[in-house]
Amino acid sequence: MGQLVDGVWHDTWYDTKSTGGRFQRSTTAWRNWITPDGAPGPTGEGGFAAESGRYHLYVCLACPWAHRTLIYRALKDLTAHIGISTVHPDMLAEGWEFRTDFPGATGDRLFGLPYLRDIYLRADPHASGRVTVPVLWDRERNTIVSNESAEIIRMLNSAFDGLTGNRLDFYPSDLRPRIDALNNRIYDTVNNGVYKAGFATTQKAYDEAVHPLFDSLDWLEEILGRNRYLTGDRLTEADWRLFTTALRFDLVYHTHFKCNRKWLREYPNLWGWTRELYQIPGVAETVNFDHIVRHYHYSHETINPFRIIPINPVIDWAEPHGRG
Ligand SMILES: N[C@@H](CCC(=O)N[C@@H](CS)C(=O)NCC(=O)O)C(=O)O
Repeated sequence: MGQLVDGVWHDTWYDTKSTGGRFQRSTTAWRNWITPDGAPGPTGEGGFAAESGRYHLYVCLACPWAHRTLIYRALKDLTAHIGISTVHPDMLAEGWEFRTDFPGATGDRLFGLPYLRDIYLRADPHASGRVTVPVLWDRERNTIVSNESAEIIRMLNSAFDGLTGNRLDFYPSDLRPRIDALNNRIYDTVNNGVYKAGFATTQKAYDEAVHPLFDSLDWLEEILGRNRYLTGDRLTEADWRLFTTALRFDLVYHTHFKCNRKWLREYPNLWGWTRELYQIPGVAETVNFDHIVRHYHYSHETINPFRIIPINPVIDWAEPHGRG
């Protein structure tokens, strides 16, 4: 794995030396928005109108950030309007690759390019920074609209409603302050918290991440003991953002990332809630456990140098969730 510097690929692992062993996620570079009429969104430039067949998502089926966008594409009836390409689960010296020698890895369906970085270079031959999934690509302007999953799901939540007639709203205006507050803590301590614990290279950095992570899981367990969903009786963006981390917890984060004070299945409310979301029609088709388990254990050589893929518990995701 590595990054682009002025259009040139450099194979470098995360630098934790300069940060006392702490993993720091870099900020996202491409921040435009698709809107119903192409008007500019909250950041970036305008000119990205919602149209059928114009946009394409590059995703990794293992990645929790990319997974959010796949869930929205499914639940907002966008599968016929936005195409997808899936990378190979192994992220090695060349970064994300479009190899197809793993079931479910489609290759680059638009251009047949070998690496995801080539998509970034097509948008900007001098691109610098990490080459991450998801990437939302505009086939008309031949550029990247956005590579920030938090913003891509906001676009998918409403920009195409006129086209699809699907009015499901996971970010309703009356709940926004509550959703934003939940997102802030969940992003820092859970979604990114598992990575901070897993990629830490000092005891201190690990301790700083793992305790807040489990404090947050205790807090979320308590909320889900009172409410069906995180904000109450309506399923919102806050739930979907937590879900993709929760789904991977016992298979990857518990052992591989040393987030092992408890298993997620020891939290009855969180566990039932995770299964309920998994069972919502359309969601299971966005989940590929083979990519999830393979990606983390095979790609992170510093954590798992022999690349042994663990056996893992058998989880019955279809088991009745008992939430109601
Ligand atoms: N802020 C980004 C983060 C995406 C991200 O970090 N994706 C990971 C995969 S799980 C990635 O592509 N990492 C490659 C790298 O860091 O070089 C988002 O949420 O869209």
